[in-house]
Amino acid sequence: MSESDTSPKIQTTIETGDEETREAPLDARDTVIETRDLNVYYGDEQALDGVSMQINEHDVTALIGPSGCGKSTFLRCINRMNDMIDVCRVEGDVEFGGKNVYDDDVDPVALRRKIGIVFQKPNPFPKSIRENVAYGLKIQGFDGDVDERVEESLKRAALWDEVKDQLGSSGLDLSGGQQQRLCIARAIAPDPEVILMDEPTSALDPVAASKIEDLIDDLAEEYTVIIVTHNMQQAARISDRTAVFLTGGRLVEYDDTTKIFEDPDEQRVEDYITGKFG
Ligand SMILES: Nc1ncnc2c1ncn2[C@@H]1O[C@H](COP(=O)(O)OP(=O)(O)OP(=O)(O)O)[C@@H](O)[C@H]1O
Repeated sequence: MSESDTSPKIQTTIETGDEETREAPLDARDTVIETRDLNVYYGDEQALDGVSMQINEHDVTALIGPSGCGKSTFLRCINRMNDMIDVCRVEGDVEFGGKNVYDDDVDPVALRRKIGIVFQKPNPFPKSIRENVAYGLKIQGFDGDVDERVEESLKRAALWDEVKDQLGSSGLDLSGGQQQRLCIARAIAPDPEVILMDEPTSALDPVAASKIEDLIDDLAEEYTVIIVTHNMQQAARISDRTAVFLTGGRLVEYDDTTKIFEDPDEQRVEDYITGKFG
């Protein structure tokens, strides 16, 4: 959760018998993404079923749920990565800044600069560190100082100090954790508003994973972060809000992370979180 969070809060005293006090966020943050009755099909198979959800600016939002419940599908709808899957059909609205990203006049490539994505397995291009970060800038015809933007992006991705003397070396020569931070720098370079992350730490060792978690916390000061994770502790540690998807592609509960992990409304969610299934 962002330490620089200055959004208004309501101090809510919850009568728990032991005079516990907790903070409940006021829903005063702007909604940056809103889905309405989102249904997604792969051929005849339905992967998302009527998902309506609002995602707040500068929140870290975690998407959790058992394998195959549609988390990645949901993530990929947000920046239209599903367009690349022939059999995939999307119905319903995905609004980004109030505009449906599926409108005919939306350019998916431009959309993906505003909504970047980082995948499970680090996937740098077989190019230099510098070129990996500068890649998206070239495509967008960026006319500013590329070296300055590369440095800034690597700094934001907490990689600069480790690579500043080897910007010409191949991105593939970096360690797994460094490669993932390079991919984050690449996503940051075109100055996005939202960063999608699909299990970004699951292929990394615990130390590298922990660095990425710290980084996500910092990134939320500048960006809105939506992360799919199978790691419940990770969701609890790093997210402000958590969405729980269960089988059938349904969003079952979506709330402040503390509420989801400490006092979910749905028994099914409690069972999932406590490891009774999934
Ligand atoms: N490219 C595809 N073609 C056909 N079916 C797909 C495709 N991608 C996903 N599906 C199906 O859609 C459903 C949801 O998959 P999705 O990957 O979104 O779930 P998930 O919750 O992210 O799973 P996991 O946690 O295992 O990554 C599954 O039944 C899956 O088999």
